[in-house]
Amino acid sequence: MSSPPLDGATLVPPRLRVRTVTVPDPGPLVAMLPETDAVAWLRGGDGMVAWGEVVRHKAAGPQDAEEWWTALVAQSDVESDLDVTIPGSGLVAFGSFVFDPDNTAVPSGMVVPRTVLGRRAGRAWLTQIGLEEDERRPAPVAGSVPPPPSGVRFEGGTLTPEQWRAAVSRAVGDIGAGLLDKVVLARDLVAVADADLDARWLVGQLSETYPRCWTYLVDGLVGSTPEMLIRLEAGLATSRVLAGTIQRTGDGRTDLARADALSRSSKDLEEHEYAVASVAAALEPFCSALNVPEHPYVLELPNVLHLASDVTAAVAPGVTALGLAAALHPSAAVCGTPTDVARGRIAALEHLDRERYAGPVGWTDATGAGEWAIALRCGILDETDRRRIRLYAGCGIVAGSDPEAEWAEAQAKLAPMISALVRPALARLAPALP
Ligand SMILES: C=C(O[C@@H]1C=C(C(=O)O)C=C[C@H]1O)C(=O)O
Repeated sequence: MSSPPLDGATLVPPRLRVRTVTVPDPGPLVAMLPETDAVAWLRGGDGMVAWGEVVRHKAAGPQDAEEWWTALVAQSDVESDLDVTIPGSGLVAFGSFVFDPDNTAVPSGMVVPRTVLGRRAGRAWLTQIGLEEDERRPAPVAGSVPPPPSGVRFEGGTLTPEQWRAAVSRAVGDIGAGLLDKVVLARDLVAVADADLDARWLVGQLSETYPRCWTYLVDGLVGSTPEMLIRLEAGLATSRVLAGTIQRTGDGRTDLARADALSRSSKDLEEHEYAVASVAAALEPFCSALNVPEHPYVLELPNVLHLASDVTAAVAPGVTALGLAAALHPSAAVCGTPTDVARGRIAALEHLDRERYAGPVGWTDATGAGEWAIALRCGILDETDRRRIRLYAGCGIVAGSDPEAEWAEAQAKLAPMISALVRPALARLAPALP
């Protein structure tokens, strides 16, 4: 018999028994996910899938989650037959945090799963986590095949297109008036299917189409993000900062010309600079060495091109990925400059509960290593009606922003989720097309 999950907010930390063993390559990780409590963190075929729930913690934010995690780790009993430490093996927790705790109806949360299956650079492991002396558990078998979404239609978002473009114009006006330098405005779109959506289908589609992004599923938050807030491993922290975007056309020569134009666009370079500066300033107090590239490069994704900078830092002993995520969130890539003014303008102009969109999503292990990406290109499944999912996308607004172009940019950022949802319908139609 397995015990019911504990709510870590109300109890002293339980003693966890953790066993990690090497396993033969399990094949596609996503295929191993069961229907319920599925968690995923995937990139280029590697990553972790997890399920079951041993402990849950309702967190105020990453800082509070770090304190809870440190106490839990201190109480755990971990055994591993791996001959090297692989980040993510052993005791691990997955989490997702709201963008703005003062402007949301939902909590942030961390979950310790019962079973984790991971693969990295050709090595696979299985971790089982329990509360008592291990009940013997059978080796995991492939999960059921998730049903594709059917009959998907879209409902308008919180603001009409006209209202959202007007909000962008007001933001440009605020910037012109010297109130702030940059603000990121988001919009939403609700997709409704005929039957309950299975997040595993979306994870499969997203991870296949966006292998360079981090595909995630945590508590019904599902997406594939190109932006890494902070990754910490062996004392080295990396942050992939994105800001400055242009849609792709699908035509190689046109896209090359667009990439060239993006890398010279003063509006996009300005927008990018704010984001990089916010990350560098937040990392500085934690590190002995910081490398901030002088010029961004162009990151090519199937739907968009982004200006990107990979910031790296050697961090002081004792610093954890969760601690760094607490310091870095919200960066100017998803909030603005100055942070507090931008946060206030977002609350006033967006009329949207961002919930966990644009917040940190990821995992931590017992050593404090981990990856916390920014939850972008995502949707949040409706807990009370699983046929519904709310999609989100936003754009950095600076003095030179044009509302029409920003609308089109947000549409391109919604494309990964929209395509994953409607692909089965398109596949059914395709043979009938001329
Ligand atoms: C806010 C989003 O994306 C962010 C905004 C970007 C921009 O304005 O150019 C680019 C990447 C992200 O930092 C989103 O995808 O919803």
